[in-house]
Amino acid sequence: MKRKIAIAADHAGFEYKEIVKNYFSERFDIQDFGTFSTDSVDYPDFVHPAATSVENGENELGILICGSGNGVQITANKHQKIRCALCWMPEIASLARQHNDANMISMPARFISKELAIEIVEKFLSTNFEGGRHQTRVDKIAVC
Ligand SMILES: O=C(CO)[C@H](O)[C@H](O)COP(=O)(O)O
Repeated sequence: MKRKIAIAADHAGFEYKEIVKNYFSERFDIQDFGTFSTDSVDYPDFVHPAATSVENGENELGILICGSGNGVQITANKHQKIRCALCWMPEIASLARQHNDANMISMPARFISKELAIEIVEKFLSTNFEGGRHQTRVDKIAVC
């Protein structure tokens, strides 16, 4: 059974979304929440449904892409059960899983190469949460 992954992007991230989706779709069951072209759109329209699918367990993890990575990350982190980490290098993606138990990552398509985006996602999808002292900290993140 393939692990289920959500992916979403705005127009700035569309091309990277397609590349990431195509690269990983043999190994993972990837649900694409859009956008589906380079036409200008508003990223929350695509991020909220993707984040909801991770929150409710429909997807295990999620990948978000916009120009800077910030807008999609800020949006996703409005969801109580989402921990979305902005990743611009593979080591940050590993740490996002190991230390933060991140269940979503965001990437800045306008500032990283396509090859780097693939490497970042590879680390995100293949690294486990370490628990222990990090679990204590993650437990303290929620405010209500
Ligand atoms: O990075 C982003 C949000 O954080 C967006 O991709 C960016 O703001 C889109 O800009 P524009 O409408 O000028 O293409």
